[in-house]
Amino acid sequence: MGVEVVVDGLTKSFGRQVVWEDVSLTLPAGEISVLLGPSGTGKSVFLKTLVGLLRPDRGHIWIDGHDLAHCGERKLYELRRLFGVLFQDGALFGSLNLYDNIAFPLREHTKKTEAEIRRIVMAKIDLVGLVGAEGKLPGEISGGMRKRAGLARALVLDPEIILFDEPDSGLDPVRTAFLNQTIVDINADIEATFLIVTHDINTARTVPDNIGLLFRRELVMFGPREMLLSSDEPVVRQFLNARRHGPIGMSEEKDVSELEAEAQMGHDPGGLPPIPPQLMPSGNTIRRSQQPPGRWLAANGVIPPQGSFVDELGRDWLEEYPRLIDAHLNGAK
Ligand SMILES: Nc1ncnc2c1ncn2[C@@H]1O[C@H](COP(=O)(O)OP(=O)(O)OP(=O)(O)O)[C@@H](O)[C@H]1O
Repeated sequence: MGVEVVVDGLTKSFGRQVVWEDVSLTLPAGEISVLLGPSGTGKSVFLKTLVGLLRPDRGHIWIDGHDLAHCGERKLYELRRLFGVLFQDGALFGSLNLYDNIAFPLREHTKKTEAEIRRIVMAKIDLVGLVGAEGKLPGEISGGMRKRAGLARALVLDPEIILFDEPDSGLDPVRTAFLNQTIVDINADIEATFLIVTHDINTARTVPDNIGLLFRRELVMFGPREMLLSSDEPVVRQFLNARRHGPIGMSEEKDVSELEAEAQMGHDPGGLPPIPPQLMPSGNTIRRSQQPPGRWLAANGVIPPQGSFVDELGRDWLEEYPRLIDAHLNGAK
């Protein structure tokens, strides 16, 4: 069931430009984590460093007892095999149809027969909902379908860790909702460790088990979804609620005079909106790594805003979730 990734004191710079420093976090095995941050804060650089495409200046990336940040080329190659990466544009080869794109890593990295490859590729095509489109070229399909094809390709080597670089970029809200559901369903199915970089606040609020936020060259916070959605920390609160008021400005960072002016005007940052229920896998199932709604809040004595955990159908997941667990336990007897 997925592997844990422990990032410890990671720092990355390009020449004299420090992208981020002293980043420490743990991606728990099998859980879904989201990484947020204003443009240019180094989220893509973080993903590339995790997968070993970039080497950090300092710090460690512990996976299965090995430090990916400092191991030799051979070990790095082995550790990379644990990863699947969904790049922003799907990174498909334009001249290959979807089937051959998805089969590519299997043909490159394994000695499987074409019959075995066919079985795996078609299973992944089915998983991402692209059955019937396998003969199409990337240029003939929509952006959403390209992302799905990229996701199928990221899955073919059965990765333990999947990194998603803005899976929702360029997608309309409906396609984003469908893709988010696919991501949650795949996590429930393969139980790998997921890290998603996104700018989509709805995705960040509803999909993950954990959220992290990069700002001003550091990781401001990383922890359970409920912790960040109920946080008073100004940057976290501003970003997760998509507000103008707060430390982040037009040019990413407000200067001191702007912040002082805001403070003098006594702007109220506004109350917290209700915490939405977490997106559930399809078919009334529960992900193995999922926590019941309200658990972090209750354990930390935080009372959620009124209307929290109620979905668009009016179901209150504080009541619905235990019912679902009961149904599963009874079903399992
Ligand atoms: N190979 C590189 N060489 C030099 N500088 C780089 C390199 N890759 C990224 N950078 C710089 O690192 C910083 C962070 O870039 P990155 O693309 O990771 O940001 P981001 O948070 O993913 O942004 P966005 O949300 O807009 O995608 C930027 O200033 C970028 O110019």
